[in-house]
Amino acid sequence: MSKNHQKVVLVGDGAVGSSYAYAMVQQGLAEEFAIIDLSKERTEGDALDLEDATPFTAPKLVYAADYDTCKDADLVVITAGAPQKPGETRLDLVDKNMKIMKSIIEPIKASGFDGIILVAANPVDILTYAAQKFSGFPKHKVISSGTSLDSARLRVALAKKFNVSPVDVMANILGEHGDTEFAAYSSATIGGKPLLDMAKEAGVSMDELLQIEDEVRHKAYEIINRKGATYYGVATALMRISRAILRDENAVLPIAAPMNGEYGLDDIYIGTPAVINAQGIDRVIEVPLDERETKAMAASAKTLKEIATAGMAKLQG
Ligand SMILES: NC(=O)C1=CN([C@@H]2O[C@H](COP(=O)(O)OP(=O)(O)OC[C@H]3O[C@@H](n4cnc5c(N)ncnc54)[C@H](O)[C@@H]3O)[C@@H](O)[C@H]2O)C=CC1
Ligand SMILES: CC(=O)C(=O)O
Repeated sequence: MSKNHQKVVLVGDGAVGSSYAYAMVQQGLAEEFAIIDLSKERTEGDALDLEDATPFTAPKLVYAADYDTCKDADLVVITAGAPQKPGETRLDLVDKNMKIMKSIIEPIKASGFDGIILVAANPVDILTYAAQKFSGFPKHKVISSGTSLDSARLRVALAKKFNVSPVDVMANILGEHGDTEFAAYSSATIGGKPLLDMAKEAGVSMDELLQIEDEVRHKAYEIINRKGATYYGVATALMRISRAILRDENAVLPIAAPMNGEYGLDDIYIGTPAVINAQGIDRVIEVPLDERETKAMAASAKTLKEIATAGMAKLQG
């Protein structure tokens, strides 16, 4: 994909989608950016607004479009779907958003699209699994934002605790992007030093680290209770993943990837670090897990599998 002209299509121009579009314009990524939504008026308005930012950033063609525009796109990013209302979990959205995903994948496929799909709509691990099944596209070309946002939240929280920059915290949330996710503390480092050693020296107990994990797990609810939705964090995570794809970076990012025996799992998308480049997921990095983390990964996978199987069966039946 190292060509001079790159094209991204956004499907879903709501709070997350429009924030992502803005982040892509700010970063000067992709020369062409097309926007699709049920509301054509909104996409037209957003395209007109976003093009006014391009003289300050980088030249870019931004426009409202229909699905046939996907045919020569490098990347399609799907943020269309219902968001959680206060009190709802991500898994509560599965039936409604799986139907929406099916209705989106069909015209994308019909356009002849041959690029990478990046899914953010929730429940994101399950919708990515469904998008791959509905499309039949190679698994490595259907990517999920997975635990990218959650891992960013963990890095922010640990940075505050240990008084360092979040940029220098290497720590991942793995598993579901949702209530069964967990922090992989046993492999986390700050400046190359194991986080658990650093915690010991600083007098930070495992209970305190588990409290941080819990706050990260619930941060979306805290934001939704205050402002109705979360969008800046995920939009920036999506921009980062898009950059890894468009610039063929081989970047190691926490996303949700299709399992092929890693962590003892198969036929499921779940949060793990992976190498991302122009081909999509180049390979999964299977992180060594301690006993607590191994159990948490198995429990998370079980939940995702049950809900995905029930959701797919309902849609087919
Ligand atoms: N993966 C992550 O880390 C995160 C995921 N999300 C998820 O992203 C999704 C979008 O959230 P928001 O932007 O806040 O919602 P929103 O309601 O602001 O926007 C959703 C957009 O999707 C569009 N849409 C719905 N059905 C469509 C269809 N069939 N075709 C085209 N467009 C369609 C709507 O018209 C609307 O513009 C939700 O599922 C939410 O839970 C939100 C935050 C973080
Ligand atoms: C809404 C959501 O999935 C999040 O902010 O994590």
